[in-house]
Amino acid sequence: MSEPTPLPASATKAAWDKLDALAAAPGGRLITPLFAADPDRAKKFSASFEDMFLDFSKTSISPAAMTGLFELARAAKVEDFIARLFAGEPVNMTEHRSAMHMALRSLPDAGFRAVLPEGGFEDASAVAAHERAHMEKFVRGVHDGSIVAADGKPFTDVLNIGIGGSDLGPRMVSLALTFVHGAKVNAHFLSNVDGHAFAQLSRELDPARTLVLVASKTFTTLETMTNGHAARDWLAGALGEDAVSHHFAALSTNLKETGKFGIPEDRVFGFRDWVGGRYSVWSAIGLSVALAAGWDAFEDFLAGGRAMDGHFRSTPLEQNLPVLLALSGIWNLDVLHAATLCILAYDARLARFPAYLQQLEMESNGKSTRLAGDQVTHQTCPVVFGEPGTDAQHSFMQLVHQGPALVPVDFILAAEADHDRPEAHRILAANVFAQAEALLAGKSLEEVTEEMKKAGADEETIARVGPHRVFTGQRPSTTILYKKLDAYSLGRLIVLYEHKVAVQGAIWGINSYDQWGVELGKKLAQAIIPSLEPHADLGHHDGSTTGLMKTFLSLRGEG
Ligand SMILES: O=P(O)(O)OC[C@H]1O[C@](O)(CO)[C@@H](O)[C@@H]1O
Repeated sequence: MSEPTPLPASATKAAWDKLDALAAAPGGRLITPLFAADPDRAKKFSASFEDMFLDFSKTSISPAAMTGLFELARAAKVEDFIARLFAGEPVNMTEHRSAMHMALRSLPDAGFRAVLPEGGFEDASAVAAHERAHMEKFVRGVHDGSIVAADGKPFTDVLNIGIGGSDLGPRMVSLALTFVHGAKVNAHFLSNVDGHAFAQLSRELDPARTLVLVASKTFTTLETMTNGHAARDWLAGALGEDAVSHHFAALSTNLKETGKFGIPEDRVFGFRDWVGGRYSVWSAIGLSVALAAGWDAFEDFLAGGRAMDGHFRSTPLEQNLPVLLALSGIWNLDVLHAATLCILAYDARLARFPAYLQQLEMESNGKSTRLAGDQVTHQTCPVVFGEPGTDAQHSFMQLVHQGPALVPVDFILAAEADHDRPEAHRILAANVFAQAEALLAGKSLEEVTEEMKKAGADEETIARVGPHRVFTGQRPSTTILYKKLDAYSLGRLIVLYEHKVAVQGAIWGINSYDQWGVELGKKLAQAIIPSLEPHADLGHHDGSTTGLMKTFLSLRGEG
């Protein structure tokens, strides 16, 4: 199959130049004058899909800049990219793979197709539906007591062992959905190779009641294999070797390795290489979610993702939520040079959402080489960080309000809570609106002076302290609101960001679906491991690394 020639950087140059000129013009970075100039700005710079509402009016994107951003998207051929993505073209060009995670949440007869390694296509929707049926049978079996532990009694706990995409998605979604839908079994997650993590879990869990899922697309990841074997020893040590086949299942694309680990084939839940790790929560990797929150919740989660896929695929750029989120991000990052993105979900159930987005955004778009082989002309991904609101307000929001760096924020809030204290939810919501308003409007020295005078401060105090109390404002934020958090709306929210990342990658001309940047460190770690045995040959490294290894060994009394 012929792959289209990647666009040269020159294709978007005029559009970028226009945006730069708009931002450099007097007032081009200010937000409040845009509201003063147009009472309908909030309406014009917002969009919705079902009950999900995206407000990006609190950015310095003027009407001319918005036009310029759509010109940029069209110059980068975003619409063609969307069509190629959904057609299963090998948009992951460095690995010659489709990025067909949409098939995982499609209806069985949707007909999404994906490139096969040996050439041609397979019906990805049908493949996904087949594996889903396997998962459903297992999940329902665990819940109805037909699939039980080695002692014939039900499982009460599931331990997912995986890292990166094989951990972050299931962990984040399970936390959110077990709150909303209740926990059918208790989900636990082990990702870090740090032995303390396993030590703690093995203290908390009863092996006799625990189902262990070894989740790894490749089934070769060092951390997961190390932890998988530790869990196997722990369980076999407590219950005997025969218990292993009852208590283990694998979530993987690598049948050969799962077999070697001793997991019977009917306990292997598969997916294909057209599912990237960070896009895999919709696949067998989501088994812990389905076990914890229930099969029906998992189906609703897929339905939410599917709905956002449909919106993204068929809505003009001007009303397309992922596109609008992508373009406002591009304005902040590439035109205003705001190098970070702060994710503030005002929802304790979404505590792991920033960590999830860190992988989604930074592993997808933290790249410097364009598909055309040249180097990017712009920054390609913000540094993503975040915490739940209101906790964040009492830690890093000081910097966001008054630091010299511009830190764009995404606020996320459900209108309805899932608890019976409406007053607490109103307080939470008030904080979202107040934070965004404070970032926008700020407080001038005149206002501070007036306020301090009213409070009885003398001239000297006002002169000394006043400037410290000034907020410049003009700090951008976007706000995402929806009726309530449930499996469906969480599915939609995740896919909003998935496709935002896709659009940004297309504009930057990079491949959002590979992750070569994680390989070098993995290889070096493998090479260093034998050198950290007592009195081993340290090998050849730079002076600092050799010195650190020596000190490590000597502190352990082994060097
Ligand atoms: O599922 P696997 O193959 O164990 O990989 C885990 C994670 O490791 C990475 O390859 C990066 O280290 C991620 O892309 C992936 O999500």
